Amino acid sequence: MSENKKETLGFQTEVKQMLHLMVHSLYSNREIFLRELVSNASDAIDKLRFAAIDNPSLLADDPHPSIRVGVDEQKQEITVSDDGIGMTRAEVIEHLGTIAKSGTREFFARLSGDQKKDSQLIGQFGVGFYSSFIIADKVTVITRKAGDPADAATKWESNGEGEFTVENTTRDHFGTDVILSVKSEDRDLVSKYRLRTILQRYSDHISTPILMGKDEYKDDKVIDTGEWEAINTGAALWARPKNKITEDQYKEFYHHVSHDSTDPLCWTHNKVEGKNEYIQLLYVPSAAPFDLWDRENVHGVKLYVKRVFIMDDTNQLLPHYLRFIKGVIDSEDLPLNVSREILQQTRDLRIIRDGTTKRVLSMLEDLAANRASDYDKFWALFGNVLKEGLGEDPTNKERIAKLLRFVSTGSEGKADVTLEGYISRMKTGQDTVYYVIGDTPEAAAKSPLLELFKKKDIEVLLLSGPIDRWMMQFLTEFQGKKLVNIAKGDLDLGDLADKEEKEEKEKVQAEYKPLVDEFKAALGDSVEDVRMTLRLTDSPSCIVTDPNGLDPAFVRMMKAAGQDVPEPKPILELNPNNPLVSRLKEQAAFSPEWAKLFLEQAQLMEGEQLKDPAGFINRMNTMLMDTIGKKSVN
Ligand SMILES: Nc1ncnc2c1ncn2[C@@H]1O[C@H](COP(=O)(O)OP(=O)(O)OP(=O)(O)O)[C@@H](O)[C@H]1O
Repeated sequence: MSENKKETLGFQTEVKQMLHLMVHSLYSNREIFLRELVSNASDAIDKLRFAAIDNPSLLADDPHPSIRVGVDEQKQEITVSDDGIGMTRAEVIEHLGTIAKSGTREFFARLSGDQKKDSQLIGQFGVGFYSSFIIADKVTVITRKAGDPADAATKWESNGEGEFTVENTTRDHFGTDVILSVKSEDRDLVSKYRLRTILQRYSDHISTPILMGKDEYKDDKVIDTGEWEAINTGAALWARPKNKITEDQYKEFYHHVSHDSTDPLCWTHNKVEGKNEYIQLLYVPSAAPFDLWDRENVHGVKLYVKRVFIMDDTNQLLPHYLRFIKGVIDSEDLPLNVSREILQQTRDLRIIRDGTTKRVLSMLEDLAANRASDYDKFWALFGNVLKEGLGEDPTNKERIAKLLRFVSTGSEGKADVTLEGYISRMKTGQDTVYYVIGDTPEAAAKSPLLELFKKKDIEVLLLSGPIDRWMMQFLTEFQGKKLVNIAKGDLDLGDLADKEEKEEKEKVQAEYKPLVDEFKAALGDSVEDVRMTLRLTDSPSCIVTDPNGLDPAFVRMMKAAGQDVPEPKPILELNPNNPLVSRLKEQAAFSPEWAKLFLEQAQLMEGEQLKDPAGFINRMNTMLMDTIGKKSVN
């Protein structure tokens, strides 16, 4: 098809659904269309400024690009124009006919039917432009890509009902006009006064001037002077002095950079001076973004150099474990005219990255120290991401460890225990932080390994899941205290074990040696060792692992992921105070089947899958039969 012809094309199915949603569920939020269009216009100007670094002629015609919001009361139209990068015909079709972002599926999966919640999803999923159809029954876009000739502009038009048209047109300057033909029921919005109020509320932080037609009052009449006047400050918000920025402006700016319409949990705004000068304005969101676990494409911290937008790639500006942070970094020293690839390797960028990491950690420390309930919210949303830092960022490990929150045997299920708090509560003679890891929080809380600790009233941290397992490989010490997994190795309570206990342990080992030998012979290769333990008070047996070996749950995880890892053998420990165990010793009624049952029980308690579940059931049933008596059954 010739590029000049008018084409009628259908919207992608998701766009149709989106448009339907916009119009029907977001009506109560109809003012958002203006914020979205101005935000797109501002992004387009940022992109033009960036392109002009390599090709200054792009800004030669108009060195001070602006955004203009016009109102035509007669035609009932609102127009948002910008002198930005513009779009080619192909780009118009791609950007305004489909939803290119991978988040679309999640968007639809997350729709709740609750208007307020659903409207918050809009900006987050990059569907801003389509919000025009909330108030417009026809939208026309006239756009010319920077660098293209005047007659290579494109006109896009749609009534938002399934199809759109594209055709060739002309436009004097580079940039884009979005013209909304406003629905009859929304005509109250076709008013300079209304639009000005909305823009002042939502868009004052935009660093490009937003212009509107200037009115004058003459003889009690409003006269359009035909001139434009700026209605926003027009200076980048982050470059303004802190005391000139209101809380609401900080929040609005957050909505702009993050595309999240909920308010941030906290923020930090600083000018770093010295050899490297830069400004940081960084926010912690109060809602988790849908792509929190996508480690590759992380957006939300934008890099500017002397107010010129360079890139939106959080991975370059912060370590992965802080990928939830949103905001802006604006450097005075980074070179403007180098490619992004070279920029990523400069030492100055690494210095900024290190400084920004430290600043974020300070912000979190401050939140934890002064706003505990907000820190709890933060922890629930991003705690598992922050834990990655223990492995990823050895320099800041101690600071990250202080920010961790745990559930413990003393915290009644609440994740509010800090390592410092634990250490301050340690018993006299205790020099170790004890923890247990279960596959689930319930398994951890019910682990038989906790029995002795409960009896002695020693606090144990309760960890669970693969992230905790991974994290604890790196967190072996904190403030000079060792962190010990109570499922690893022979339990040595050090000074916490009294003399009698030590003697008792030796006595038990000797007394039970024949039984232990029988267990060893019965279990053969399936265990590393069998021994007696005093760590249990109720359960007959438990399994622990070699302190130097791989964690069994970790091995299970690796296997599930298709890795061939040798399975570590468990160490079976028996409790002499359990009547089953003590009777076995006394009655010499030992059978190898008993040994297998003890091992299987302990494995089940750990949440492990049995290798031979049918064998386990047979053993149980045979023993039940023996108890009931075969004769009576027959
Ligand atoms: N005024 C404009 N100038 C140039 N390109 C634009 C303009 N408005 C929209 N676009 C293009 O259309 C795309 C889609 O815009 P839309 O508002 O739907 O989502 P988005 O802005 O990409 O999403 P997000 O707001 O999450 O970044 C933009 O990414 C941009 O490429």
